[in-house]
Amino acid sequence: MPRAPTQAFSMSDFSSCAQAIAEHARELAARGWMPATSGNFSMRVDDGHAAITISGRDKSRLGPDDVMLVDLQGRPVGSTARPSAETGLHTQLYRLWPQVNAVLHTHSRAQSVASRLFAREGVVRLAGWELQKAITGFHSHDSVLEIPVFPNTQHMPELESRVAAWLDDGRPLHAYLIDGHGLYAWGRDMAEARRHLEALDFLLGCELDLRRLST
Ligand SMILES: CSCCC(=O)C(=O)COP(=O)(O)O
Ligand SMILES: [Zn+2]
Repeated sequence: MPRAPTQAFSMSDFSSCAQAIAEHARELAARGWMPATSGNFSMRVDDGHAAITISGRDKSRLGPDDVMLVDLQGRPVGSTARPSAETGLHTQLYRLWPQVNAVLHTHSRAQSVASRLFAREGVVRLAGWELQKAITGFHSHDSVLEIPVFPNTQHMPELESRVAAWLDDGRPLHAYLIDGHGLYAWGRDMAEARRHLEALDFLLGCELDLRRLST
């Protein structure tokens, strides 16, 4: 039996989130950032719910029917489908920050390679790039933007603990990489989340190019 909503939600809000998720997923999959069903997208529907991609769906053909509702503990609401295996990482961000309304996770080549290259240091330090200004709160190339790289695991609570520990250390968190896996970025709305994701993918690609050119 699908879990019935314990709290009312607007079907039309869910539908517009599902539509937006599907459109953005197809666009980014067309760039090769979500190969072989990888990646997952979500949007906050209201204070208690998020719309998130169903696990294992082909993101290059994603439609609104490939998106389902969960509560902010990641439990399915009104559906027997299985939400993304990484749902816990999305709902953690919604619980942490009320201003976060969209979370995007992709597996581009630059993200995957950079995650491996910087895993030992545990962080990518971006400095001197004009495009850092695409990240909300950054107003100059003359700043340092730290993107942590967390070890990969199939156990989402472990990753959630890594995120919590980073924040407990008082370090700002704008996005994160998972080693050998991909990138998580988010924003106040889909446009901001996508700008963050695109900027970071570009900057990670530049860092990789610099290393290739300096060997
Ligand atoms: C075949 S991709 C491996 C799982 C993954 O990392 C991912 O992003 C997709 O998982 P989901 O359950 O959201 O389809
Ligand atoms: Zn993934």
